[in-house]
Amino acid sequence: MDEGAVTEPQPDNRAPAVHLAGARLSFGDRTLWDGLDLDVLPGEFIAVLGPNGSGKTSLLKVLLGQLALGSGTAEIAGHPARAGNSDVGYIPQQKSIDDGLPLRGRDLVGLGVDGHRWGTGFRGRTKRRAIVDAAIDEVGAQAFADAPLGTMSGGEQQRLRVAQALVGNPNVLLCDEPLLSLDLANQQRVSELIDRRRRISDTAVLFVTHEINPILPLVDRVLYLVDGQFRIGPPDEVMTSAVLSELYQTDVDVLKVRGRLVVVGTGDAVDALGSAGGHHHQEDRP
Ligand SMILES: Nc1ncnc2c1ncn2[C@@H]1O[C@H](COP(=O)(O)OP(=O)(O)OP(=O)(O)O)[C@@H](O)[C@H]1O
Repeated sequence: MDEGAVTEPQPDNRAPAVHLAGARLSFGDRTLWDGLDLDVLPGEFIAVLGPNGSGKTSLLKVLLGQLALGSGTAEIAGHPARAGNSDVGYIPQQKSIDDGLPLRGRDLVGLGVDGHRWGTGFRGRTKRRAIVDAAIDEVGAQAFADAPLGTMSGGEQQRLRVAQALVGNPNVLLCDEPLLSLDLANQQRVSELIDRRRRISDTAVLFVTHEINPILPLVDRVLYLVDGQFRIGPPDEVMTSAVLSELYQTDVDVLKVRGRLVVVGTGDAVDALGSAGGHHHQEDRP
């Protein structure tokens, strides 16, 4: 038997789902981040953390082709990031949907289907409807999918947004604080949906959040952005007192309490941290 073949770990030769090289984003003379190198593998789950204004949403917008880099490269599945890319699913930051809007849940999910792929004839429409139904089933939204979005609870709307983002079977899923304003049961439900999909379909996930604890068991690596500085690595390597103190340029303690990470700063640092490191419990938030 060839022992080498058994004991040697196999290198992962798959092309990255997301490739950022030497990436810089600036607004005027303010640089949000520079020299950002990040390859996200298919199926990898990346948590993007950092205080308000550190450029987390802007990073997603670069990958969505809505913002151009000042320098460097941003690619999705080997191609330059561009708007309208069906390789990318997006769960935007939750805004409550206007009560008067007549759009039904099913219509929102349908917006995520790439119409060109199925055509507009009867067979195309039937196929499209089956795909939308399957996506609605996956998030357990059958009971309310035909109601107008404006009449739904925040958790129900959010499940349909997840369905919309996943219905096109994207290679990359970009999530902007998808658990915000959800109760614990719905936080868990939405996290599980995203996790299941990336395991089944090898979807790469970039998950912007101020609260790492609800997703900590799912996270492969953290990208932590603070005031132009950043660190990338497994949670155990990034979420440490030494690394966060260096990033925030002040004393920060990271404690592990019953499996949760508690980040404690001093003075202004506490305000600057917000709940970035998870020192507020999600259930305490208004
Ligand atoms: N199009 C733009 N033009 C100029 N400045 C912008 C633009 N978009 C974002 N900014 C600025 O860039 C900074 C980063 O914004 P971004 O929304 O990426 O931060 P964030 O880390 O997602 O913050 P939050 O946690 O508050 O959502 C902010 O100071 C914002 O005002």
